[in-house]
Amino acid sequence: MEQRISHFLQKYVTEVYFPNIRITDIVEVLILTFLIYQLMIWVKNTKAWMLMKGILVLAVFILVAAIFQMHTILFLAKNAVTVMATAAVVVFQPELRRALEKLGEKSVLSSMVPFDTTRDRVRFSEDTITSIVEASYSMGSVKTGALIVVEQAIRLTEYESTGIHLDCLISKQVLEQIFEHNTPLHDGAIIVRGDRIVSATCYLPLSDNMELSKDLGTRHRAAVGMSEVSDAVIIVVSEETGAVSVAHSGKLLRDITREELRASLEQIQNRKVESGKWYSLRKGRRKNENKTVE
Ligand SMILES: Nc1ncnc2c1ncn2[C@@H]1O[C@H](COP(=O)(O)OP(=O)(O)OP(=O)(O)O)[C@@H](O)[C@H]1O
Repeated sequence: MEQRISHFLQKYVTEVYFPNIRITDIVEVLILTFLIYQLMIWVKNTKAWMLMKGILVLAVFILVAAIFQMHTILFLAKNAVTVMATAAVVVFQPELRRALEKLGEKSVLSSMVPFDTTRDRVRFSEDTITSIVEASYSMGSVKTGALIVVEQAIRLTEYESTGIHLDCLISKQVLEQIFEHNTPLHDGAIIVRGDRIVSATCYLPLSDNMELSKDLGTRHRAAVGMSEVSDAVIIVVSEETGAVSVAHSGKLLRDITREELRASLEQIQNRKVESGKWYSLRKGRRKNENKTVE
């Protein structure tokens, strides 16, 4: 029996090609899997999906041209490739920029850069948290809409300049006053840096995430859009329902409780514990509640 097995192994198994796999190959496969997965999510969530469909149609067209030997079409297609690649970079400039900003945002990278002083500039006081939480729920109770952007490491100067410059210490009363209906500063968003409001009536970029609930209007889309292009935390108070939601990293936690809002602000108060905890808050909500997330 043993002889037969060893004969079998010698005859067949030795002829099978086993590549020499090193640990770096496994790491490489894992990295590529992760990158391709992220790319697929990105394609699905942006207008790149439409472009992909367009490219597929073009590819089929070119294939047909190749089968039937249509030389002029093939010549044009060959020469248009470079132009189309350049056009894609121009069309997707905002998305590519967001993707690169996200990469630079990762805590791993920033911890490797010793001169990255932005990490020390992200704290705000307990009073600021209390003021934001109290004002949000107080405005929610009387259905006053609000949009509050809490800046973190990424400077929001370009969005700040779309609004009216302010330099005002945060308090519940100030926030309520700013978002009061029919007052000059109530429209748009305010930007909070540290313990101060630096700008009001700011215009934020709208998200083009197709997975966002259709019952969300532009205020919520602006909150998600801002969280896609920066590491800021954005608080939205709905004028329609009074519900308080919070956007971060392209995700929207809808209709959160006072405690959850406080917890998410406390997480960014000290950025070192940021990402893991934020994730666990989202996971906890998914498990325990039926409220819509995203
Ligand atoms: N791009 C933007 N940047 C900043 N603020 C915006 C932007 N778009 C809309 N807003 C604010 O949202 C208000 C309109 O909200 P809209 O009713 O469309 O949104 P919503 O998500 O349904 O919110 P709500 O539940 O409060 O009605 C505007 O008056 C403006 O204050």
